[in-house]
Formats: sequence, C-alpha cells, structure tokens
Amino acid sequence: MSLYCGIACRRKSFWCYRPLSTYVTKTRYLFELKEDDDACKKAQQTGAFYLFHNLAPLLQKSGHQYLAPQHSLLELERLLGKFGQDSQRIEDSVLIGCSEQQEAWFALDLGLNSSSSINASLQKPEVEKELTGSFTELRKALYQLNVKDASLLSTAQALLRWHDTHQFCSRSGQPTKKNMAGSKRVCSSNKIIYYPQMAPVVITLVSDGTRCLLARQSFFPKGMYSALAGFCDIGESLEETVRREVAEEVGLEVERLHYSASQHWPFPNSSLMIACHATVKPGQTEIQLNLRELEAASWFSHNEVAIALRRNNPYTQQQNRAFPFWLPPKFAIAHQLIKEWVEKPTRSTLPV
Ligand SMILES: NC(=O)c1ccc[n+]([C@@H]2O[C@H](COP(=O)([O-])OP(=O)(O)OC[C@H]3O[C@@H](n4cnc5c(N)ncnc54)[C@H](O)[C@@H]3O)[C@@H](O)[C@H]2O)c1
Ligand SMILES: [Mg+2]
Repeated sequence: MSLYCGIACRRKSFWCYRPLSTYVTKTRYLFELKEDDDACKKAQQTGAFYLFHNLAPLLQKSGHQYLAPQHSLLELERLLGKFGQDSQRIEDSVLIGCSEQQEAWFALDLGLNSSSSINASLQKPEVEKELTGSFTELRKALYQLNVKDASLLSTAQALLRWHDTHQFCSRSGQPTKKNMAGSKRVCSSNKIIYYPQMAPVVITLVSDGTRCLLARQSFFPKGMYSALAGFCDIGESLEETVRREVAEEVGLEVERLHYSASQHWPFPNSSLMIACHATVKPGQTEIQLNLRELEAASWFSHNEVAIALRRNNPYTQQQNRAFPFWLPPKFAIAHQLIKEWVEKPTRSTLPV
C-alpha cells in the first residue's frame, strides 16, 4: 500500500505529497483487509492469533497479571493437526486489529461449532495442556489484564459471539457466510448483508453538587456499586435516555448533562456505552428505588468515593467486611466516570 496520501498540496513553488501518519496507514491497511478476502488471507500468514474456547480467551498467568498469548499461523496449523482437525477451521477467525508494523491480529474460537469445517469443537483440557494456559471467563480476567489486551479481547469476544449467533439469514432462513475478516456476513440466496451490531447504552453518574449517586443490581458481584446504566429505546436521543433511565431507576429528574466518553462493552452482548455526568434539580435528592431494576442505590460523599477508588481491588475487598463498597474495574467506563468526578466534582453541564 502506498505510504503517501496522493493529495498533492502546493507549497512554495512545487507540489509535494504529505506522507501518511502511522495511524492513517494502519487504518487504511485494516480497511483493505476487511474489503479484500485475498489480502486478508495473505495477512494471516504473517499475522498473530488469539485463541478462545466457547468465548473464553486463552490466558497465561504471570504473577498477579494475565497475559494473552499470540500464536502464529504455523503454530495454529500444527495445533489443529495434532487434534486431528483440518486447517479449514482457520477461516472461522475474525480480524480484530493490527500492530503499527501491520502485523494483523485475529481471534479464533476452538470451542464453538465451526461453520466452515465439519470438525467438532476441540476439547478444552487437552488444548489448555498443549498451550500451557487456561481458557478464562473474560469478565473475571478483565481485572487482571492490561488495558490493551482487555480492549482487544473484548472486541474479539463480541465479534466471535456475533458470528456464532448470526449464522442464518433472518429473512430466508438460509445459512449466511462470513467474509474472510469477519466484518460482515452475506446470505447467498438474497444477498442481504449483515454487519455486527452494538446496542447504544447510556451510563450516567448523577451528582447533587457535592455527592454522587451509585447503585447496584442484584447480580453484581457482592459489594460492587456503579453508575446508572440503561439501553436507549427506539426513537430516543441520548439526552432523553439519560432523563428516562434516571427517572425510571431512582425516581429523580436530572437537570444538566455533560458528555464524558464512550466505550465498547462486550457483556452480555455488544453495547456502545456512552458515559455522561448529570446533576439533579436542586433540593430534589430523595431516591425512590425501582426494585425491578436495582437492588440498592445511595448518595456517596466525595471522601467515601475517593477512598473506594484508592483501594479498588475486589478480591481483597470481598473478603474484608470493613470496606462497605467497591467500584467497577479500571477498564470499565463506569470507573473512569467516577474517577473524573472525584478529580473534578463540579463541572459545567448542559441543560437537558
Ligand atoms: N462498562 C461499564 O462500565 C458498565 C457499567 C454498568 C453497566 N454496563 C452495561 O450496561 C448495560 C445496560 O445496563 P442495564 O442492564 O442497567 O440496562 P437497563 O437499565 O436498560 O435494564 C436492562 C433491561 O432493559 C431491557 N432492554 C432494552 N433493550 C435492551 C437490549 N438492547 N438488550 C438487552 N436488554 C434490553 C431488558 O428488559 C433488560 O432486562 C448492561 O449490559 C451492562 O453490562 C456497563
Ligand atoms: Mg439500568
């Protein structure tokens, strides 16, 4: 691929070509791999593979951290051969990114039933033994992965899950076929193209000016509190969703809103988490809990939340009853929202 943008710009009396930045080159390379099956297949030869079993990534423990090992195509073919499988199965892999040096990264699930090969799933214990790692539930592993691996494995899991659950056309009932990169599936009978989807979700840290509101659902790990979250309904703007969710879940009306950041979240299906800060109407802070949605919700002081952020290791805290509550892991956008509020509790917000 050309390293130049091809857009001539006139500087002084001669034409020059602006070299593309590493980021733009990488983005264009990934675009090419998604569009061109042959280029993608070629990229697998020098690429690296992350392995999953029934959507659990293969991890290796290193002290208190988990590492996500990469495997080359050759290693993967050798592994499949050892377990009596053909290399056709590699066509189930999905493209999840690439390095700055354009080494493409793929993810492959060895536990799900293969759509491109008649081979059954590989037995988990045997593969773990062979690869000296363990297939670990991603939710648990997130606490002990670095941010880059956590984000990469979340993308991989979401994409692998989407392919596993979209193998048939919802109109014709016929099987759909993925492209090499896994960026889409096509129904061969009517040519309908299906693209991986994410549901938009707002996550809002509500404040009354001095305190913030944290809540928990009954299935959260014991003692964990987070910001309020909710799926956008059809037809809603983000502002409307924030207003409705806060009213639905804790019976409060938010007045002002400030967008913070967004994040892809793979659980239980792909969501695009859109994170906001909001403030309630002055003097209207009495929580009316919706028990169908939440188990508990409370106002927490700046000091309480700052202390909880500093000692935020769930494993030690779950055993130590002296700590009243703990917060989501660093990787979760809820953690970032709470951290932002602790660092700057009063911020300029827009009316909703
Ligand atoms: N990354 C983070 O920091 C973070 C923090 C909190 C929550 N979350 C995620 O936010 C998501 C939404 O939070 P919530 O559960 O409080 O939402 P919610 O308050 O909207 O309640 C969930 C309910 O909404 C309904 N619903 C409507 N549209 C849905 C859809 N597209 N998919 C599934 N259910 C739908 C279902 O009845 C479901 O039981 C959860 O999946 C959760 O994993 C992420
Ligand atoms: Mg909710």
